[in-house]
Amino acid sequence: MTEPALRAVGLHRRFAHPSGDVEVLRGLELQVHAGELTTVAGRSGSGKSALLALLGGFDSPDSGAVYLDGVPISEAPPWHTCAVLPQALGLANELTVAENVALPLRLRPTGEDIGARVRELLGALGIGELAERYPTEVSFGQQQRVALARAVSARPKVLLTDEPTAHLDGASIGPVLRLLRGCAAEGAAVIAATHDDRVHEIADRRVRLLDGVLTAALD
Ligand SMILES: Nc1ncnc2c1ncn2[C@@H]1O[C@H](COP(=O)(O)OP(=O)(O)OP(=O)(O)O)[C@@H](O)[C@H]1O
Repeated sequence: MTEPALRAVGLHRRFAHPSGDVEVLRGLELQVHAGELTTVAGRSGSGKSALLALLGGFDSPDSGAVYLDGVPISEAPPWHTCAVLPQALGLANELTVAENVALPLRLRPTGEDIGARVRELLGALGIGELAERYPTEVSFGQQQRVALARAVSARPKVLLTDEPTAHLDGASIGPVLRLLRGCAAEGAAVIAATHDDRVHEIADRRVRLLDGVLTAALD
């Protein structure tokens, strides 16, 4: 068996709070292989976002470790190979839609034409006509697609998405699902934390976060 693109071993994460500590992850294990799309279900507050923050290296576990291609991310932060679509989106409001999507490619060029890649992604997501607007000039559902285009533009090896369809209507979801599947088809390890059955339906593997560990999702 090949080394998983992403491996989490024994992850523990507790948040201290005056109103009472929250033990969110309790020895969580996860393996995701290149080319695989895994969805993470779980009730609100179960720890899906906390898990993605650890997998992306934006937070550190109290114990346990995350490995990217076998290398602990604590030793080699995965900024060049791992991309995140956070729930809060985090678009740069001073940049246009196109400039936001181009940003990862300017920071880590892939050798391909940046303008062409940006047009390809915005077109695939049905928001090509918004390229020159600023994030504050488009709807939240459109912002979500811009943030997804930005996450995938530099072809990350690992793509972590938090509720990638949360603000989309029925017509907008199809292109997003196709893009997530397309990233996996290109060899990325893709993880989507979601409440949306339409995302679970296109997954290679579905897991559920329950009581701080992952279990096989009940289909
Ligand atoms: N910085 C923090 N300090 C204290 N508690 C926190 C912190 N961050 C998250 N939590 C708590 O940890 C738990 C998990 O939160 P998390 O955002 O990961 O849940 P989630 O599964 O992503 O929820 P949702 O589906 O609503 O997005 C929640 O009980 C939350 O209140």
